Amino acid sequence: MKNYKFILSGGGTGGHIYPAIAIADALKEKYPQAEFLFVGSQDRMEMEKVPKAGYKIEGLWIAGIQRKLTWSNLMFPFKLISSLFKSATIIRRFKPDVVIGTGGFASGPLLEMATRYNVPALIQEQNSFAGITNKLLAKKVQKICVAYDGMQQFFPQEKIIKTGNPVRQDLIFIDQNREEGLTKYGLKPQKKTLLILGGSLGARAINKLIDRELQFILDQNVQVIWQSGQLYFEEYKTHSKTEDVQVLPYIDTMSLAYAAADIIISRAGAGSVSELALVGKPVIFIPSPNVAEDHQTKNAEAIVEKDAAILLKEKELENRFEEIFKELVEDEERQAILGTNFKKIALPQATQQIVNEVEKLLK
Ligand SMILES: CC(=O)N[C@H]1[C@@H](OP(=O)(O)OP(=O)(O)OC[C@H]2O[C@@H](n3ccc(=O)[nH]c3=O)[C@H](O)[C@@H]2O)O[C@H](CO)[C@@H](O)[C@@H]1O
Repeated sequence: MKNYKFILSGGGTGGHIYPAIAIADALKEKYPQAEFLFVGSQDRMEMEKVPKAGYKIEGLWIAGIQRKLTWSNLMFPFKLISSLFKSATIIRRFKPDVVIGTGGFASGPLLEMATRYNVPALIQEQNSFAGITNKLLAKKVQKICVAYDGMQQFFPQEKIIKTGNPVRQDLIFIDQNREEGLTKYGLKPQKKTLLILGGSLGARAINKLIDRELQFILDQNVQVIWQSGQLYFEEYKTHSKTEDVQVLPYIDTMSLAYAAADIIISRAGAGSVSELALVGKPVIFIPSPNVAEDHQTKNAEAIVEKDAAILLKEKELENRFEEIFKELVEDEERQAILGTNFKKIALPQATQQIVNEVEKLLK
């Protein structure tokens, strides 16, 4: 068998990085001799997370455009040209059989150049609202794997395949890891555990809420794993001195954190939602209102419609958090219903289906 070569490109936030890692892991399992190269943005978190997952990565100079006039915006045309040149060099040197883009700015120049060199390309869109990079690439790639219905409003119908979002393999079977999770985070087996997640970058509004409500939460006899995000860690880390509270900047072993949790409060980024479905535990979603087309609220609403999670909007936090949280903690039957309903929505075959589509592109 030929030793296939794959380039995976995407990043900026965890939401674009982990799907690429999940796809690479599944390809590697099937083609152990294959070579993999990741291409990301040189200053973003993929430069650290991808090598941690065991893959090589190269960084482009590309970054997003901000809505105001900044030095970085003025540099954008230069960054774009530099990234297109570097992408071309990477493709000529590495000679990939297929390139896979998972969204985020770096995947733009890389897939653009790959398609100019006639390398077959597939993109994966995590959200119900397509990102700019994927919209621009849609005409040029062969296949577009999506997680939601109705994506023909952004992409050519004939290229769309609904697969769901790829999720890292170790998050699929977490039930046997509960004890290990509790030990890892220094928690007590006899107490219920609340896991608080702010998405890959952390969420200011969720951090402020927990800071304000921490005593109320602890009074419900629960212990807390609080992922603050790297950016906010300094501000909140002193809460770890409180008994039953673990503040962490970032969680590298999500499978253990999910396994330890009884109740979860989370942002509603597409990847988080797909993972939480597999986890099947009661979740209170606090979507970010600051993302394109308010897509996190739509992600959460799709789950809430199936009676599979609770939605709490940022503007309701002040008045409704205590009531909603207390009611859920006290009602184990409701917790079980939410968890069971959520698990029914999971698409555990997503990664495998995407691999099947990649295989169709191998010459
Ligand atoms: C603010 C913002 O732009 N958010 C977007 C970003 O979210 P974000 O980057 O938060 O991405 P997701 O919610 O999709 O996924 C987060 C990923 O990071 C992992 N994780 C998170 C925290 C941690 O401590 N450790 C860890 O490993 C999670 O397990 C998950 O795999 O991309 C998503 C997917 O395109 C979008 O839907 C979100 O709207």
